[in-house]
Amino acid sequence: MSKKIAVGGDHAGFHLKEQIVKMLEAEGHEVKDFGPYSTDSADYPDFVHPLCEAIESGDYEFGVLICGSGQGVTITANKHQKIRAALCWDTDLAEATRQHNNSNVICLAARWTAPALAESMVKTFVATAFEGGRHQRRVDKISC
Ligand SMILES: O=C(CO)[C@H](O)[C@H](O)[C@H](O)COP(=O)(O)O
Repeated sequence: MSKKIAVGGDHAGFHLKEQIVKMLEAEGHEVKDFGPYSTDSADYPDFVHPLCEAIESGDYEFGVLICGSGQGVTITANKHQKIRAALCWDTDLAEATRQHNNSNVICLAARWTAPALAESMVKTFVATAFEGGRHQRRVDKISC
């Protein structure tokens, strides 16, 4: 099923982001690229905050954030009350964070992740449903 997906990051994630955008579009999803649009040095918060605000407002269901280590984008995204961003390095983790945490943003480390694995993680993330039940109770307790 087609989803509305926001993609962004920083210069270190640029090439992988380009690949992920193409893959998601080929899969039939509606994708917005929040940038950056080149490998020129950039500051990830400048792209992460607008992307997260667009998800919080309901314009996009999921986000994909990519920087060098994935750490900066994850830390920044999780400052937003309605964002549950998960740094993933394995397809099973991408599945589990959807099932258990109802994560709405997947974060990737471009400098430590093979492109094929990144594609597999993102495909799994957007295709996996939240399980609810006991996990909903825990997700409800995250906000402080
Ligand atoms: O935010 C990060 C680290 O937490 C990302 O990995 C950045 O992409 C990285 O810090 C960028 O580093 P650079 O030396 O400026 O390319």
